[in-house]
Amino acid sequence: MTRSSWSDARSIAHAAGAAQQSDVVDTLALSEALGHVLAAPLVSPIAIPHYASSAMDGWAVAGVGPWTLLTGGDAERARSVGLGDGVAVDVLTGGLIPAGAEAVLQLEHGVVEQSAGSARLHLAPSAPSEEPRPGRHIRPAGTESPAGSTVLDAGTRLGPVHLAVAAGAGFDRVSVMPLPRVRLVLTGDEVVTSGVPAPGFVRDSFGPSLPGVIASLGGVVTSSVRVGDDASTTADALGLTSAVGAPARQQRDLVVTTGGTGDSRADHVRALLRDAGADFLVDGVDVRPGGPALLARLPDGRLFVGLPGNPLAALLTVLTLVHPVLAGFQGLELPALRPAVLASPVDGARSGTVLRPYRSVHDADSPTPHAEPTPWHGAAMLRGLADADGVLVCPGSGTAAGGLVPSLDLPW
Ligand SMILES: Nc1nc2c(c(=O)[nH]1)N[C@H]1C(S)=C(S)[C@@H](COP(=O)(O)OP(=O)(O)OC[C@H]3O[C@@H](n4cnc5c(N)ncnc54)[C@H](O)[C@@H]3O)O[C@H]1N2
Ligand code: MOO
Repeated sequence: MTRSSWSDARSIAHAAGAAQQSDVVDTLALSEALGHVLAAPLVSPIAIPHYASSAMDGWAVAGVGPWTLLTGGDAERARSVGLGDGVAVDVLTGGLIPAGAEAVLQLEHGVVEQSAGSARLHLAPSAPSEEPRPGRHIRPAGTESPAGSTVLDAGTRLGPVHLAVAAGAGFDRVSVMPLPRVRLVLTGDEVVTSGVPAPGFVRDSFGPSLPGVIASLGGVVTSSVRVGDDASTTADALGLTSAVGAPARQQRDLVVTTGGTGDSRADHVRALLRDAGADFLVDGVDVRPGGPALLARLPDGRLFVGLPGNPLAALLTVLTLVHPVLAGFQGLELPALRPAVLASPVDGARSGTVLRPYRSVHDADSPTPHAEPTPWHGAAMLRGLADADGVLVCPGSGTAAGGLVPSLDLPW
């Protein structure tokens, strides 16, 4: 096994995913599109807003006051043909500004005087003297974007506000990348799924966490199976044997296993893949935790990631290998690193890279937050990651307090 550096492992995983990027797109209703990645830029056919509207409840006015306030049929006619000088009609927030209107006088600043079947609108005594300035409380059409402008870029992962932007531009459906599909195979004789485990047994960390983690990366877990430490059932679960009806393979399929990446009599993942003729793209990573992780292409073309059994090692390996593969499948960039300043030192380790969950801390002497590495960084410990703001990517030689290191945001 020749380990890849952490950064090579990420790049290899991203390139492998990108090479199998889906060449079909789905067209989905907005109500189904949350979490999908836009396959093409969304170009608005209309200006946004698409008509000049009032920002206040009040009166649209033309010329200087006092104004003749039109009501009923006269007001309707003026709204469609336009306002003459010295005329006003009432308007609601968001309402169409009639042609000829120069400003909106808000309700609080006007007084209506009724006399002999006609109405006059005056400035209220309390109104600021400059009211109504030209253009006051009018939102012109196209102030946010002109017609024909790109309101969402290709590659945007659609969050709730993006869906509102698409709706505002008049879209009912959008073209998105199909969701990457993930098959989970969770290994281990000692893993139990309910209750307090007896000594020698452990509660499963991955069944409750990985579907949500995969969803946060834009993927969907299409199947999840548990197998004991048995080579032939593991091979069946991985679809490496003809005994199991092969599910339809797609470019964007990823198989993820947990545990069994070591060399003990209970670990079968590497040997099964080797015997099946899989192409090992990453065979171990020079990182702690997560050293035994692997990435391979199965003989049927599906990509495969083997996560180590230790829970923290496994979830950090999601960041190292699974996130880059799924980003590549969806045509997205490799997740960016950003610099963080350490609040406390991170010790060196016998590996090129040390991954360490951290929390952001604000201290009175510094304008920028510092990263406090979690004390719960054993490969089986999850409470540090559960409360983390991100993960530090430290050199294996160790880093002193105040040192600058790259960091990854958590996708979940
Ligand atoms: N002789 C060596 N032993 C180990 C080495 C090594 O280099 N030489 N590496 C260690 C490292 S680092 C890791 S990480 C683990 C990798 O182990 P495996 O991927 O083979 O995983 P398992 O042996 O199946 O399990 C390891 C550990 O994780 C627990 N586990 C497994 N599944 C779950 C689950 N679903 N939920 C919670 N915990 C789980 C399992 O009980 C073990 O405690 O190997 C080291 N050993
Ligand atoms: O690298 Mo193991 O993955 O430390 O626990």
